Amino acid sequence: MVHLATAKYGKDKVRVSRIVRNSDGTHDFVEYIIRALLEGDVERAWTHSDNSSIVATDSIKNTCNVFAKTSPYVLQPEKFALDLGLHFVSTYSHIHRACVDIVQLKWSRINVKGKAHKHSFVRDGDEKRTVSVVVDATKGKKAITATCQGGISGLLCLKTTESQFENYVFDKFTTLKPVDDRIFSTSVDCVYNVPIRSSSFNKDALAGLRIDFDAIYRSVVETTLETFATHNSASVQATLYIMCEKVLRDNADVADIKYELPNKHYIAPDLSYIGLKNTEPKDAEVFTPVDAPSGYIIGHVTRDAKAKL
Ligand SMILES: O=c1[nH]c(=O)c2[nH]c(=O)[nH]c2[nH]1
Repeated sequence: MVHLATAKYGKDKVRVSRIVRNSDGTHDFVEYIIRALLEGDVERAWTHSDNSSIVATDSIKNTCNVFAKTSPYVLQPEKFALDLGLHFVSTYSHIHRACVDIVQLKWSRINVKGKAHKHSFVRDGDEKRTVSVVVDATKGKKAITATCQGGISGLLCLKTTESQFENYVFDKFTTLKPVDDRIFSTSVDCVYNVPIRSSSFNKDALAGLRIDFDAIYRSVVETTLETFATHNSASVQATLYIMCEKVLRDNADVADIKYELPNKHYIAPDLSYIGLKNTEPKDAEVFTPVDAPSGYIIGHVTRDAKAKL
């Protein structure tokens, strides 16, 4: 006997952007890539070729567009995702869980002679703001719960000094030389949980949610960059932990945070064959950026021992 262990479906890579025209003549603009997946009493589509319970993925895509037009939360991806998820589980009696992931592309207001322009924007960074929400009605439509995870993806940073790596395990496999001054470069991925403390989540609970997700995101980006720049790093591991500590200290609404930091190596090539000294630490000025392999350092810091990401 076999059985269908997981049945989940929806639309991925729904690209949507939205202008909000403000009464003062300024415009806001957001661009999202959405994945919206549904779960519920839908198994017969898999097991019996019966599509009668299936909200077409095309309709799910249409719903994303309609909500981009109508949701009052469209400029804040966390609340927008919660609004969308809530819609799916509230509208369809047989849909018990909605998972909505959003990747926000960066459009920052252009500064013209020191002044933020009213309606012009620039892609001034490849990093993405990420959101992952689950709206869960498996315990009934009057007992909906929600989880919300924010994050940063692909924030590329590099520093040219104040990074070391010494006093690690030396054995017969070790060829790495300890360094007290090296390049440290990483591409920051992090996710943090923002608990939605409602046991009957609905439109009113969403409207009453007093969590400033924009401020949290700005704080996490700022802490990440500031710590990266100013912490005299003994290792990627140590810098990562300091980032987590500060995010949790500064943001009461964040329950836990997890960073994944590649250590993107820069190797000083030997130029002695032509009489040039290019050896670490002090004489190394020319480096070969190495695509692969990279180190990969993960750390998850929680307020309590049991939190899960
Ligand atoms: O910051 C670092 N952490 C490591 O675990 C490690 N391992 C390594 O080879 N270089 C580094 N650098």
